[in-house]
Amino acid sequence: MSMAQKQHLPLLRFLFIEDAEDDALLLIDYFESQGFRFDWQRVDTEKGVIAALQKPWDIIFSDYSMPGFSGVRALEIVRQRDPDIPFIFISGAIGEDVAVEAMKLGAQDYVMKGNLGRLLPAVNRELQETKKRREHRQFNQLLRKLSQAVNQAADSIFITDPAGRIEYVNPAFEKLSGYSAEEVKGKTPAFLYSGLHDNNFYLQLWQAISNGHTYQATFVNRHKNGELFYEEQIITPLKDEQGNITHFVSTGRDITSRIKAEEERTRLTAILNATPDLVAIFEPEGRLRYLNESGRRLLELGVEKDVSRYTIQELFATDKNQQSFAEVLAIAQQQGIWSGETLLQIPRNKELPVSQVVLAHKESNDSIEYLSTIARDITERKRFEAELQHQATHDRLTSLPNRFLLLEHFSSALKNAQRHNYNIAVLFMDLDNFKRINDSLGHTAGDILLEQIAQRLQSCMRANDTVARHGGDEFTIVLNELKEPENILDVLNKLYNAFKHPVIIHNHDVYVTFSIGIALYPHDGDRIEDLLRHADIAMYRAKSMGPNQYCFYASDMNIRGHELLALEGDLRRALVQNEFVLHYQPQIDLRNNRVIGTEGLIRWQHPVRGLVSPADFIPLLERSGMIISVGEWVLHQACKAHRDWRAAGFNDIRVSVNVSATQFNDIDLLDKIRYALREEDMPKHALELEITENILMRDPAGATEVLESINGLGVRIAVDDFGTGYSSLAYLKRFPLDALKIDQTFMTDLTDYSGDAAIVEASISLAHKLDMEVTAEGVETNTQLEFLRTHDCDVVQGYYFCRPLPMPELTNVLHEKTK
Ligand SMILES: Nc1nc2c(ncn2[C@@H]2O[C@@H]3COP(=O)(O)O[C@H]4[C@@H](O)[C@H](n5cnc6c(=O)[nH]c(N)nc65)O[C@@H]4COP(=O)(O)O[C@H]3[C@H]2O)c(=O)[nH]1
Repeated sequence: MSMAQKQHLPLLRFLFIEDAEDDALLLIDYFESQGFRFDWQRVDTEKGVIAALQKPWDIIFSDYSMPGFSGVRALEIVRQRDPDIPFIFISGAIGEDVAVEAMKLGAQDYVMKGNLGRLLPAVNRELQETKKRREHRQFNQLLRKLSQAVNQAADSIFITDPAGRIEYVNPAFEKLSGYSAEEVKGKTPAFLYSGLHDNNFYLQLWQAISNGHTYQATFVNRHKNGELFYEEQIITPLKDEQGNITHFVSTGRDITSRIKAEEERTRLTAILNATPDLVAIFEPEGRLRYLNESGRRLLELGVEKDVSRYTIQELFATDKNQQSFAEVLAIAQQQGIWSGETLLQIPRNKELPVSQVVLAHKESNDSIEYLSTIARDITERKRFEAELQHQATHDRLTSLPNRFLLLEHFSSALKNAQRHNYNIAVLFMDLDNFKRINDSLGHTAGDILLEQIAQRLQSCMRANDTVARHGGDEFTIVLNELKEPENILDVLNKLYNAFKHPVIIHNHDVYVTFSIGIALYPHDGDRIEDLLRHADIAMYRAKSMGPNQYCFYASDMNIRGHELLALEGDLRRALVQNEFVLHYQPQIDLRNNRVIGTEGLIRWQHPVRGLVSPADFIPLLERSGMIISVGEWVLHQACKAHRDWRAAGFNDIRVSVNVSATQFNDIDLLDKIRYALREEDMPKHALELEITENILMRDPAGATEVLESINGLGVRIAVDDFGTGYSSLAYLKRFPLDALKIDQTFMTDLTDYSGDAAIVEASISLAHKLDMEVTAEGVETNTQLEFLRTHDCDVVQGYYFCRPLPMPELTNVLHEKTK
């Protein structure tokens, strides 16, 4: 072999395990002479071998026996690390048996030191064989790993020959299908068919795989026990080097539980959607996560997709009288469950009564994972309950409250009356002519009549009064919150007015009259039983007086009641029939003893009773609202009188009129004053309006506004009855007032040392400081006059000078006093 040729040979690595260095060199010479290129190392101890094996070797030559070490031990060490590296013993004569034993232990060859001619072919052979051995071993290892993997795989695997006959199935297949390897070997997988795939499905499969393509599908197969299972299967054809199909491998993943879970979910969703109840799931903090179809329908959400913008707190509320929904949630979160009745809040301000269960689903660490709720629409039930409740508490024919509800209303009215010192009136009413109507027109007509009466009665009452049917033709009315017992008269008036017109039944005009008995709380008792009994007694008394009469249980009320009612009726006619007259009382200026003004005071010239005092009818006018038109009449009358006086030469005189609370609150008051001033050509500054202190104090802010407008007109304002109310002069400062009229009650005891005197004195001085003129009312004696004069009172008015007089007589007085 030339040098150049040698250069191309691979560089080999030889390890010599040899105690005799000469022997080793001999071998090296030999290999070099044979043209090998190689690195080498010699070792002769166990340690040396172990260290040398850190490096890779192409071939190892070992002596068989060495002092202190043995070739067999060396072989053992080598094989532990590398089973394929060629190991050749080179030794002296060791005998056949030892040689065989050495081969058994894994040596590749045995060559006698004296016969090296055998060494070369052995080395060449081993260098070639080693590679193959290594590849073979690695292949076997791989195969072992693969078959292990297939055996242990979770996926079910089977392998068939090209005709589809099973050659191998793994344990996962056995488990999934229920068939053992022995049972299925040699068979086609047709035993797995579930019958749920049509022929076309298998045809497509065969076409794909027999053309060498991989086929993937979800198979529904049948277990040996008959049950179905689902597999996501991939079937792959295996080909040899020539491209011929040698096998098919099927790998399948069991997805039965996933499919079942999906089916379960679909089934559950279908059930949830089929239920008429709202079913919803919320995040722990309340955001909506799931809502079933019925929930969407009840909440009128239409096709709105994103429901997560709603929260349980927005969708549900509780009745005002119950615990709040926040409390409901807190209970559910604490105890895991809450159930009761709530209101479903439908967007757009509607609500629906529902019976609801709220569940809080907790995680193992006790925190809330989610909230769920089921709510059932109970509108119908509620309506039914309300209907039942109504039937139990109302009269079937007229729908008025029955006795039971009346008692209930009375007991709450009683509590209210006790708290606010109100009166309650119980009216027992019996139709005077019902029997006759029933007999002549029939029962149906009687029923219609009762219904109509019920409606009319209710239309007369305030919302918090109760009209009940007591049975037959008897009605009971409970009037609440009566400040004065006399206020019943207003109601009686309304009742009489309501039945002034006939009820028309079957084209007949039926005039309805009642006999009414009235009992009062607290005057006649404080138990409804007593009041009803007393009202009943009073009703019989009323009946004995003839039809259409009322009677109080308390006799004193009867006298006053009748009188007032009669007066009120007369009052309505008084204005039309010109029965009112205005008298005038002069007011004297103490600085010059001249008449500075007159106060207009109304009188009623009753055709029968004679002159009626305003104290008796002004409250009635107030209550009926008639004071507005009467007040207007007074204003015009006073201005007219002033025109006459001016014409008679009394130019510097003023005229004042009283303005009542109702007038003061009349929004048209200002217009009416303007109109009177214009119509009667009245100088503004000569008109004075007297307003009582109490009116001002009732609503000071509102009063200031009205007074400022009057003041703006240039009309004077005087505070009347000063001292009877609760105001202080300092307080009155805020109103634009021109004059103060000290009430006549302070005049009676007006000596220098009385308390009244001190009040009057202080009032005069303070009023002057506030730039107000002071008038003393009700001056009857000279002593009073002198006191007032001494204390600088500006103006006086009273019987001492003159009583209120009709216009002509007053004019005479003016003439006299100004002479
Ligand atoms: N004891 C005594 N009384 C005297 C004396 N001098 C005058 N009087 C009476 O004292 C009342 C003074 O009127 P008032 O305080 O405004 O009190 C008036 C006023 O509040 C109201 N009133 C009278 N006329 C009208 C009116 O036209 N409209 C309004 N809204 N109320 C009026 O009726 C109340 C009573 O009026 P009258 O009965 O006319 O009673 C008048 C008058 O006759 C006296 O020296 N001694």
